[in-house]
Amino acid sequence: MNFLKLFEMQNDLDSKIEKQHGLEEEPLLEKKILALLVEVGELANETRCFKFWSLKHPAEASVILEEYVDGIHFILSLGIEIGVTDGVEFDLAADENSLTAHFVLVYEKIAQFEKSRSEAHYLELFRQYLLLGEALGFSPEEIEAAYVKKNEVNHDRQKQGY
Ligand SMILES: O=c1ccn([C@H]2C[C@H](O)[C@@H](COP(=O)(O)O)O2)c(=O)[nH]1
Repeated sequence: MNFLKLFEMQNDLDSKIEKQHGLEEEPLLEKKILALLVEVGELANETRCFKFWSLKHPAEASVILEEYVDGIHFILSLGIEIGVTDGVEFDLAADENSLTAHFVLVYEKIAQFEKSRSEAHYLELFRQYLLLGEALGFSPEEIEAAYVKKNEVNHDRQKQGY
């Protein structure tokens, strides 16, 4: 994944959103953390991985991927908030955790990052979210392409006064 390119695209989008809504001087980190927590919940809901009481099938892979890359947006955006915009590289070894365990770990990492706001915890969060993507069956190429597509949708939404 070309993280440098993704951070640049996210920075362009965030700058446009902040300008459009007159928020250039506003602290937005806490809201972005809540936005990420919400996105992870929406993603979990689409997978239905934890709904042991239901027989309904998960959403289509394309729907799950779009939800997943909403989270990538907010993670990149959080990186920009704390000054991490480059030099991100991950060595991901697939693990045996269940999908549900992956989600719980992502929530844990978000909570740790929220407390410390440190670069080290940020990178742990990003890594855990990429492991979740792998557990969902998405390749880095698929994730990058879906991110680029959704980033464009987000630009269009701003143009249309979303
Ligand atoms: O500062 C922001 C605010 C929002 N988004 C993007 C991330 C998600 O792709 C999308 C979430 O929008 P909703 O569909 O949840 O409204 O907006 C950003 O990239 N940066």
